[in-house]
Amino acid sequence: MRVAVLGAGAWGSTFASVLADAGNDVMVWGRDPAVVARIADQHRSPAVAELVVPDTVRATTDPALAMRGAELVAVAVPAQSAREILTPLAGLLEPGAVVLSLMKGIELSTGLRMSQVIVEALGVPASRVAVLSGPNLAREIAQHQPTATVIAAQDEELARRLTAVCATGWFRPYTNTDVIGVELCGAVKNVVAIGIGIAQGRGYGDNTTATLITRGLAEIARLGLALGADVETFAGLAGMGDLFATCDSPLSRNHQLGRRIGEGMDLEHALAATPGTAEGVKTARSVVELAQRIGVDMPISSAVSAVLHEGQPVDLMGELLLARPHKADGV
Ligand SMILES: NC(=O)C1=CN([C@@H]2O[C@H](COP(=O)(O)OP(=O)(O)OC[C@H]3O[C@@H](n4cnc5c(N)ncnc54)[C@H](O)[C@@H]3O)[C@@H](O)[C@H]2O)C=CC1
Ligand SMILES: O=C(CO)COP(=O)(O)O
Repeated sequence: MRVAVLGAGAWGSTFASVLADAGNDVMVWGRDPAVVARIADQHRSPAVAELVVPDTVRATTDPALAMRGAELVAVAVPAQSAREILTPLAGLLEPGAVVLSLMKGIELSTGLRMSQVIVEALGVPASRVAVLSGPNLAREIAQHQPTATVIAAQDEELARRLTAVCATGWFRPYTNTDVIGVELCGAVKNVVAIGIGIAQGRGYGDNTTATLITRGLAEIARLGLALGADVETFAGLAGMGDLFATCDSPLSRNHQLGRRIGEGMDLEHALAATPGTAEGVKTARSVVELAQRIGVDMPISSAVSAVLHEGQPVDLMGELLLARPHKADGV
């Protein structure tokens, strides 16, 4: 299949390589000519040192060239820039092309998931938009470590077709029709990963980490169920799987950033010290706004947002979480 990958960062370059290894004709679009040249000419990615980009992958700074003839367009740009990047590209989408979101975030100001932003920005019907999310740290996939993921689409047949497009000997996609649940899991786990980073940077150990992972999953499920997601999604690869992979991993940019905050760095310096996009910083705000709007309690996300954006001290995070009224275990 002819595929365009929009975004030449860590995930765009790595997923483009998976697609090429799976036998597709892949062209990456990136805005930075030096990054594009490194991918196209030297077959390496500045964002992922371990990645060897297959020779067949082409790269360009011209979005029209990347999208010409593309039956599939995979989008891997920062979530908060997606609308601005995609809107001018709407006219370049081939009739009938499918769009696959690789992004994990919720848009500030609208509270929309990335597949919804894609529908609005590219003018493509929701039935032709799919999402991919799961425990997918780019550096491990670049090393061909065995990894599974989830491809979700309203139409199960479309999800099934896309699994065939990106399956390799080390990358195994599963299908799901719960687009809402899969996207919310990917977006909110970044906020939980920051919370765990903060806790670990503050010096807390495994009990705190396990508490935040488990209660983090509970609040993701609470939000998801209120928005129409399927409860089973949260125990799957996109839910529990991605929380496990990311929240406690030194490879996660969100975890790294949280740890720096927990160690006493301010947000500006933590952002500067963390390479690439830590989506959870902005998602913390958008998810809290969304949850407040629909009346869902999200104490971990709220505490992370208060520490990041309202100047609350790191120690207040523990206090905010533990001072809540006692309640039953579960969602
Ligand atoms: N890195 C990873 O392991 C994974 C990342 N993701 C998600 O994929 C998305 C992209 O993440 P990464 O590739 O890791 O981020 P990154 O920061 O490595 O790359 C983002 C790319 O977008 C480009 N970009 C930023 N603003 C732009 C603009 N206005 N116009 C054109 N290009 C622009 C940057 O130059 C960069 O090449 C995020 O939503 C992330 O959560 C999902 C799974 C795994
Ligand atoms: O989403 C990811 C792995 O599934 C990547 O996590 P970070 O964006 O925190 O690096």
